[in-house]
Amino acid sequence: MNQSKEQRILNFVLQNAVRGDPCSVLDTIDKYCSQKEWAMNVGDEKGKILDKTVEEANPSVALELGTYCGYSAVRISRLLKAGARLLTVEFNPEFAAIAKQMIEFAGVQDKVKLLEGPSEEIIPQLKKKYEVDTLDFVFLDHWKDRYTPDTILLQECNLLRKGSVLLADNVIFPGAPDFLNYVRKSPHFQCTNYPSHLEYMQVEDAMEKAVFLG
Ligand SMILES: O=C(NC/C=C/[C@H]1O[C@@H](n2ccc(=O)cc2)[C@H](O)[C@@H]1O)c1cc([N+](=O)[O-])cc(O)c1O
Ligand SMILES: [Mg+2]
Repeated sequence: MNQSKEQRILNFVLQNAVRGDPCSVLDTIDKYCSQKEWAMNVGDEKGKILDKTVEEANPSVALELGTYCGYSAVRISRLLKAGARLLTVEFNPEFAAIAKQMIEFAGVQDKVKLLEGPSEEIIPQLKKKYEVDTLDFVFLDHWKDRYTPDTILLQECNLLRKGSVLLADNVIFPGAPDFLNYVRKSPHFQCTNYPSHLEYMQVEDAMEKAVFLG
């Protein structure tokens, strides 16, 4: 049975990156996906926006929706202070297995907890099953039509507090128009748009930051 693209990306990292060095894992994935096979990692240009947003939020508890191969989980967790943690949600078992190995190779496994299942099932479990009080930072990078319902669900589950930072990938391409509409119209969010480009391409894209106002 021939390998999946995600398995090829992981193998390229295992053979070319430096074990325990998150930056070398990120650079190696970016090298493979810009030169060999495109893949939907957030990439380095939008990754720098993600870095700045995470550093500014300096979260104790962060949530990521859409682990995929683990690129942004490595990117986020490498910036977390001692004792801080990232919960990342993936429901495709094949991708979850790839991401687990990627996270362990990068050496960030102590900061990352990979939760397998759909976001609409996992989010309501965060408080009781995963001992979350509130979330300081949320990175949305899963199915684009889930951004809005999951943002509503996070509020319904009382997982956001005044100042919680949401950052959404792909609000231009592939696009999340209903999410932009929802957060920009809501009196509970202060929004900022960060124009950028689709990973590894010269296509316009953007990230949207939405700070919860309580
Ligand atoms: O479609 C995109 N992303 C969807 C991501 C989906 C990921 O989220 C997981 N998930 C986890 C939990 C869930 O509940 C649902 C899905 C899925 O199993 C997948 O691993 C996308 C597409 C392009 N593009 O150029 O086409 C560029 C991007 O940056 C993208 O992010
Ligand atoms: Mg994306």
